[in-house]
Amino acid sequence: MLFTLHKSTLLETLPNIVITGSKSESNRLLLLQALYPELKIENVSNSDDSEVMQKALASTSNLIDVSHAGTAMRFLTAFFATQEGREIVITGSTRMKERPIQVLVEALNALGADISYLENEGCPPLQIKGKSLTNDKVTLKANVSSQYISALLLIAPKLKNGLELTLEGEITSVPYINMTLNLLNQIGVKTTFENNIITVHPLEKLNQQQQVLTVESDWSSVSYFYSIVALSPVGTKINLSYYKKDSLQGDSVLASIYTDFGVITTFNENSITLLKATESQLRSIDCQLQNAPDIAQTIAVTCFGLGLSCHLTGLHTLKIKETDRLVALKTELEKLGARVDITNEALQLYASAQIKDSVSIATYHDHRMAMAFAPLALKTNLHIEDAMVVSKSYPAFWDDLKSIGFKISE
Ligand SMILES: O=C(O)C1=C[C@@H](OP(=O)(O)O)[C@@H](O)[C@H](O)C1
Ligand SMILES: C=C(OP(=O)(O)O)C(=O)O
Repeated sequence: MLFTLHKSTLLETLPNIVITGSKSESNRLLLLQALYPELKIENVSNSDDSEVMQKALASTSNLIDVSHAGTAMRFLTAFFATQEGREIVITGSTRMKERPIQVLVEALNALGADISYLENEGCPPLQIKGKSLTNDKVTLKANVSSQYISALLLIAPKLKNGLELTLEGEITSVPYINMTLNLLNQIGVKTTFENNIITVHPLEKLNQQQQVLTVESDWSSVSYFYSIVALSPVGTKINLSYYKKDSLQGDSVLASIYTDFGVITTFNENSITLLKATESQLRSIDCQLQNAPDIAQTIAVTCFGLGLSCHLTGLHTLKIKETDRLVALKTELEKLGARVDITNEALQLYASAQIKDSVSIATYHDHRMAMAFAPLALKTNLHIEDAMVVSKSYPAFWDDLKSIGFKISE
């Protein structure tokens, strides 16, 4: 579905926006709940990716389709590898069949799993024959995707002797690994992470009869509101729930990054207030995003909308996400009149004073392409192709934008 975003200004008084739970926290906790059914989860994400996860864990079918959900593919591969006596095929969208999973499959097979490729070597679909995993030590590459590491950590406390993971190479997306370890700790699992070695101790049952964990709202989703506030006049203020200062989500680094754009974050009891306090004092932004790859698109588009240049680095994982996000960003920003250079791990945007009117932005089955470009409607008219792609992480995105004054028609 093509959405037309008419050039808009925000309402004078903005409603509080409640954003759904983090899909990263939700998908970890859903997997842990399958292993420890006493666990209760509050504020679970209503994203497609978390629904896929819930359905797959409840399914008795021998064919599991995770569609576009990367975390579900990786976490469920580890989960089904440990389900003795169960044989399944796990598959996904056309793009999912191109997203590599070899590092995880090799690590699981080295631990004693029985996983094989059904189409292309190294990618889904996979055939998994569930077994009891007998080994407890494995080494794997840590520079491709942290999701492989989180997948292994999540099943680790149910392995007889726990797990010792040795990570090779530069570790990417570290906050996501720490999030996994923190959630394990919260349910009573003992872990250590020193240098490049992670250990997880076994835990048969939760200590308390019942444990309730509450998912914080999604920080990647709030990035689009940081961009909206950055592109709005000084004095613009918006409140978003439910957020806390000591977040497990690495994308909470937004609060610090957006000070460069004049946006100040105030942490309230369980919400944040974003205020455009000043115009950006900088002409150019430099950001290393190895620990927060999902906000790269948002930051690049904010810079373009403000006529700033930016140099974003640490982006080597962007090529294997929902689409090759570096190529997609370059192509779509250039349609709007930008000049962009990309390498395998970096993006350079050159400052440009003008934004072309009524351009149609392609989204490449990538929710973040649609959501990152939408704030530009504060500067120009634009079209967003396949706009419902946002439901992968944030189904209420367009309704929330309408509620603050965006004029959107189908
Ligand atoms: O573990 C997670 O929940 C995620 C880890 C990151 O992936 P990589 O480790 O592949 O960069 C991130 O981009 C993704 O959206 C969610
Ligand atoms: C990369 C993402 O998700 P996944 O890898 O889980 O598909 C994302 O949400 O930006």
